[in-house]
Amino acid sequence: MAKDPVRVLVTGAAGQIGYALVPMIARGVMLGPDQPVILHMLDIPPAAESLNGVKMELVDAAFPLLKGVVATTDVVEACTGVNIAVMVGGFPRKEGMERKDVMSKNVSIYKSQASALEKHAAANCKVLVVANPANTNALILKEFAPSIPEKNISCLTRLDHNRALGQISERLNVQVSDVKNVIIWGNHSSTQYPDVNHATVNTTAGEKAVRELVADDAWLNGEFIKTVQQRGAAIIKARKLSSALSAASAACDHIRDWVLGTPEGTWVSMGVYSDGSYNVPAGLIYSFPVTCQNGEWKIVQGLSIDEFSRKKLDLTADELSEEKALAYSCLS
Ligand SMILES: NC(=O)C1=CN([C@@H]2O[C@H](COP(=O)(O)OP(=O)(O)OC[C@H]3O[C@@H](n4cnc5c(N)ncnc54)[C@H](O)[C@@H]3O)[C@@H](O)[C@H]2O)C=CC1
Ligand SMILES: O=C([O-])CC(=O)C(=O)O
Repeated sequence: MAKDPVRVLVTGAAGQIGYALVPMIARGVMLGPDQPVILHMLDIPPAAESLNGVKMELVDAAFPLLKGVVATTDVVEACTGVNIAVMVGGFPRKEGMERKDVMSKNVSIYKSQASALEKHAAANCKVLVVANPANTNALILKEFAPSIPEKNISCLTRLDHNRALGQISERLNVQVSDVKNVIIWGNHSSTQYPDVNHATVNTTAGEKAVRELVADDAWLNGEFIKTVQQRGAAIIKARKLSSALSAASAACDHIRDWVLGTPEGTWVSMGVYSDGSYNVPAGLIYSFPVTCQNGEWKIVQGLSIDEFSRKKLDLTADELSEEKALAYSCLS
């Protein structure tokens, strides 16, 4: 029997990530090849005409799984009945800007959209915040939508996770699909900690530790970390626009694994509400290694954290605490 369609909201849908993301969703990349979808696309009035153009293209693409398109500048209409909300709308970072610069522009957007989602989304709606500062926007959304369970609110660090997989695969000249269990800890910013201490590669001789195969701790503790931390800025420098196709693809990976589950023995990175695991302060949206089953994520417990890692986990937590304070000061 055909499944009922799932309603997926994409905010900022007329923007460049939106343009890459909506066709992926309509093709089944996010929720699977047998899951019909209805797309809800929100943008602001200056982008209304462009948004309508995206809607026209979705019609023209004749996606078999796409059962409807709502394109609107009305936040209530956009949020009504949605099962999944991918929050991409906001003011993006331009060349030379730090994420903090875009903070005040974005937290007020997330405060008001929190209320709309809380009132109008379907019960149990899952929320993914992509727009920067992603962790802090997600935290603001959580705080101003108190009736949405905190386990339903997340932010995107899967792009960073995938970037780390990509760097290891290039360095070792192995298939990216054979590399797993890297971790992104903390903030989706240049203080994030890409950690390979538990990562492995599937080889013809079985599973091997990444650290053993790379056999170059100086590279792993230095250039590798920096490359992943700075990758967003490097893309902006090269394209004069921030990452879009990789961000859209990562958003699909994030939701797919959350809804359909992570493969046995594999974890992924998600920005989620900290419960104090790994001595990360509770009450921040922090990226952890998680496994997902039956539509719920769980932080992977019991991983060893050495002294080098501990400092990096704390540094990015400190930045998130500062961002939280700054966000509140922007709102007051
Ligand atoms: N977490 C992650 O891994 C990544 C996050 N990003 C962030 O994603 C966001 C979107 O990036 P792009 O698509 O490149 O930007 P963009 O500027 O091309 O698109 C943003 C869209 O949001 C719309 N928008 C602005 N305010 C809105 C509001 N209140 N409600 C609904 N829509 C609104 C704009 O009109 C625009 O169409 C940026 O904040 C960017 O920094 C980008 C790459 C990776
Ligand atoms: O750096 C940016 O502003 C865009 C972004 O989040 C990324 O590419 O990771």
